[in-house]
Amino acid sequence: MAEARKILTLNAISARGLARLPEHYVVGGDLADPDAILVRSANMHEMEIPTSVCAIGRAGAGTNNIPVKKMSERGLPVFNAPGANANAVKELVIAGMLMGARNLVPALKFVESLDGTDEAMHKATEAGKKQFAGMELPGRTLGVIGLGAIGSHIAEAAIRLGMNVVGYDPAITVDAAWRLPSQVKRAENVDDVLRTADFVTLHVPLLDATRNLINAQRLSLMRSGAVLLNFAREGVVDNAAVIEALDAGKLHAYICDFPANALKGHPKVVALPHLGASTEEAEENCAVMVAEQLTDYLENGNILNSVNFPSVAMPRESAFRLAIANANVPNMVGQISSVLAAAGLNIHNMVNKSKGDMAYTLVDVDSAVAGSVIAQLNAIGGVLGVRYLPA
Ligand SMILES: NC(=O)C1=CN([C@@H]2O[C@H](COP(=O)(O)OP(=O)(O)OC[C@H]3O[C@@H](n4cnc5c(N)ncnc54)[C@H](O)[C@@H]3O)[C@@H](O)[C@H]2O)C=CC1
Ligand SMILES: O=C(O)CCC(=O)C(=O)O
Repeated sequence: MAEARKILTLNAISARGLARLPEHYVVGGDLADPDAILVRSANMHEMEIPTSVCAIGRAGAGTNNIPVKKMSERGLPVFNAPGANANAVKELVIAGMLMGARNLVPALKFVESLDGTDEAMHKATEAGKKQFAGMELPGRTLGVIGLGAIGSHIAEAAIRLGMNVVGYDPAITVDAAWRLPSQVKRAENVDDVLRTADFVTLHVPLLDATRNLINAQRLSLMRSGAVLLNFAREGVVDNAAVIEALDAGKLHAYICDFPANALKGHPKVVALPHLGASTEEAEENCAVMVAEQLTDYLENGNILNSVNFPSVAMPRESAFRLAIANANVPNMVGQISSVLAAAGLNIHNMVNKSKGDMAYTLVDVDSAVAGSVIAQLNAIGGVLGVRYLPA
């Protein structure tokens, strides 16, 4: 039987996803020397990641909770589940737009505050409801910043709701572009979106380039009475600047998925408890996707949907496989081949791909690989990790 790999879970991972791991794998929240880690939102930046770990699977989209750069230096892929929770987020954003447009949360708070007889309540209801009169979505403009898996789905849904949509994404993928209805207008930059939209929704990853993307200067460009929605990450928006814009009447409402003291109790803020991906379907989709990717990596060295490594897959045609993570520098394949040739190993099949600074090589050889050969491969400058995966 294949090796009993140990998978450390840092968050609750959907049981249906865990069921996609081979039966003999050991899975738990408290395991020594794990082979891999499965995580959702747990912050791994301060965590001592054991040297036994050779991969991390994020059952979700964003990987800003994982020290990806450090993992790359260790030759360790970080997987995620692109698109697997996009529908869940899309639905919550539509709900958020309706909450903002119809003032639902302040209206509910008003109702909660009513007391007295039914007759008194009815009277107060009819007298008070005018303060919560809202607007309808058809004909309004939605600005979508980040047209990836989530943003492109939202753009499509908004068009179906009769809205005009303007979107900005400097690096839209072909898949996302195919999903976009032809009616979606392309903006040249973030500022153009902000100037033209009644609702602005953010769907970018948290990166150095997107931190405080929405700040005081950008808020000043927005239409008066616009609604800002942030279901991306807290750091993409400057909360203090948002509060100022709400107090000045510039923004009508801020609907987000990230509670913070600065926002607490503000009558024009709706902060949900990071609920975007919290549906049975999304949790399951993410866990299934990432568990399958992790298993294929652990067993066969194949890589699909890694944020720091290229996608590399090779069918098994020999029982002896080497998976080598290396820096994307010249002559790696030449040096690897030389070590194998000197050891009398015949290369049956080989693939090498790169992504940014990282490269990855899968080599199937026709006979067993000795530990001394693996040590020689590991000693090549630029090689970050070597795994031997006999079938
Ligand atoms: N609230 C929640 O529970 C959830 C939040 N998220 C957050 O949403 C983010 C987006 O998720 P997906 O759409 O699945 O990711 P994705 O990777 O499919 O799309 C992100 C898009 O943002 C674009 N982008 C990057 N920098 C940009 C910039 N400066 N301006 C405009 N566009 C930019 C990229 O080109 C890409 O097309 C995640 O990184 C995560 O932080 C994701 C899922 C659930
Ligand atoms: O797992 C979660 O609930 C968080 C989802 C999320 O933020 C993401 O996928 O980026």
